[in-house]
Amino acid sequence: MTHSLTKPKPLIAGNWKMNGLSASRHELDAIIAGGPTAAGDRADLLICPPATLLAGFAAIARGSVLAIGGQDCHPKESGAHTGDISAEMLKDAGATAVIVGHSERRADHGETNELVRAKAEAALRAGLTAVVCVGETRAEREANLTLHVVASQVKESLPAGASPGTVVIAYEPVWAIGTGLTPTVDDVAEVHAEIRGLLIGAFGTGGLGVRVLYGGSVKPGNAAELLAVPNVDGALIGGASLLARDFLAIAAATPES
Ligand SMILES: O=C[C@H](O)COP(=O)(O)O
Repeated sequence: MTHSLTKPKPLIAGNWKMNGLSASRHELDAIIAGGPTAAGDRADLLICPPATLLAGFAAIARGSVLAIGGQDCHPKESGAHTGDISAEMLKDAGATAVIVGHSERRADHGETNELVRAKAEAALRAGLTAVVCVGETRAEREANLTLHVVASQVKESLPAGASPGTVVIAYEPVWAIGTGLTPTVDDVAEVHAEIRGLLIGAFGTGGLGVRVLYGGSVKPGNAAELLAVPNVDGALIGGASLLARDFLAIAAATPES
């Protein structure tokens, strides 16, 4: 995946979560076939399938416009951690990126900012791009804690040793995930501006080149509006990424930079 030192090239990323069987390959094939027309040079494309499909998908996607990523990794390189997968294993299977700190993992598996940061550092150690997820709950938004919560998550989850091209932040309001609800464009702009400020604090002007994705009920019908918000450098898409038609329609909505 490429980016400039100033405004980054948008990234349209799909998180398939716990969805997809080997028969889902036809959606992957359709994304690979339609990606160049849909995204052109305007966006990079990434699909993060379940671990069972990752190596096969990576082999199919090799040499295409589509990159393949993992949905989680363990902080350690190897060892006695039954059921876990290391960043090095993802890399070996053909991944180029990994999502860490998704709110579903924070909620379902009690993942803290400290653990998310360790996972992001493992991603960098293995040579993967770390897609670090942050976002407030509905209760936090209603208590006007959104910027405070997101700032804490960014500061505490950012991996040490990151450079602007090796980390991506995904802002995903928890209440917007899978609900059909989205924040207003003004609300998205406010949070993304806050994140951009933190990234400039961490990386200097290099912080302008870190991709900050919006995620949460992104669909073909709202993608153009969300992707046009200042400091939104792409999207992390759940449900709509399962259908090639919808994923490609979102990619096609990426504005010219
Ligand atoms: O990782 C993706 C997000 O959780 C968004 O999911 P969604 O597009 O189904 O709301």
